[in-house]
Amino acid sequence: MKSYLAAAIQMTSLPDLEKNLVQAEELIDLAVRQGAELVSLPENFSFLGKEEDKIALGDAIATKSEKFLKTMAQRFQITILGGGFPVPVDSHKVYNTALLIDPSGQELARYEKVHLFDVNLPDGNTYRESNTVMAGTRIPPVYPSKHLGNLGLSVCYDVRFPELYRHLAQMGADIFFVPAAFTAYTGAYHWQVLLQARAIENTCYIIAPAQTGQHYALRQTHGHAMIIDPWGVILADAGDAPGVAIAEINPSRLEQVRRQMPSLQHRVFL
Ligand SMILES: O=C(O)CNC(=O)[C@H](CS)NC(=O)CCC(=O)C(=O)O
Repeated sequence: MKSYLAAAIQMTSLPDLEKNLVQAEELIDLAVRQGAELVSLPENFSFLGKEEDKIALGDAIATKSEKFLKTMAQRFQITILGGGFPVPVDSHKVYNTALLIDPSGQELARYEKVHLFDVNLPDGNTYRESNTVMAGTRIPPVYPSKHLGNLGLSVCYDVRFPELYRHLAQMGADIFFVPAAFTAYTGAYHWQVLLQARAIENTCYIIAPAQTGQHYALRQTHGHAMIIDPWGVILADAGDAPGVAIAEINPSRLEQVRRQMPSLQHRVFL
């Protein structure tokens, strides 16, 4: 593993596949011009709209999202994570899928979100992700990259389930991806705290690309795409406008923190 720059992209995705891919490409270009070698896009990067539209357009979104990620990876010679897009299972349901692609356009890892956001929030908004999404049944993967470190995948609401990250840490993860479309309401209270907790308790880097702003109807997200180091320090925060959070991933910092705080070695239960 070497030192390199990683980017967590922040978008305001809309119910418009083509527009979103144009926005994503501009931000990838911006990240690459600043030197990023590992670039991540948020959950719903290619489409954020009504459930029925997501299902109706499912095949097109899945095909174009995957092709887009491979094209971007090859054009910019980067490793890229597409933080979550629908891949149809049948005519009613999709997997909320995160996909990691290398600079040659090869698929490195794929993860289908296992924890679905079925929650009635105190602000009156109701989310029923399971209406249209089938829960994944496979444990998230860790991709061992010689240059970039061991990359663990997860998506959004997963961040509330520490056992998933403990599992990734046990599999040797150095870096956790947490691509998200956190609600504006829960984000204000929980987003940063949960990310810092996952970083600190596992002494891992966090790369968390995010959705921000107003998407459609009442759907509003929190923003603050960020990169956090294994001590819990926030290295970069994209604020609340579309943009990029960029920071260095440094193997000697990782070693230093794991030496100073060897809590992973002191585990008793898991
Ligand atoms: O809604 C869509 O169109 C696409 N899906 C999402 O954005 C997903 C599932 S609803 N969002 C979350 O998991 C938010 C979790 C969250 O905000 C929390 O844990 O507090």
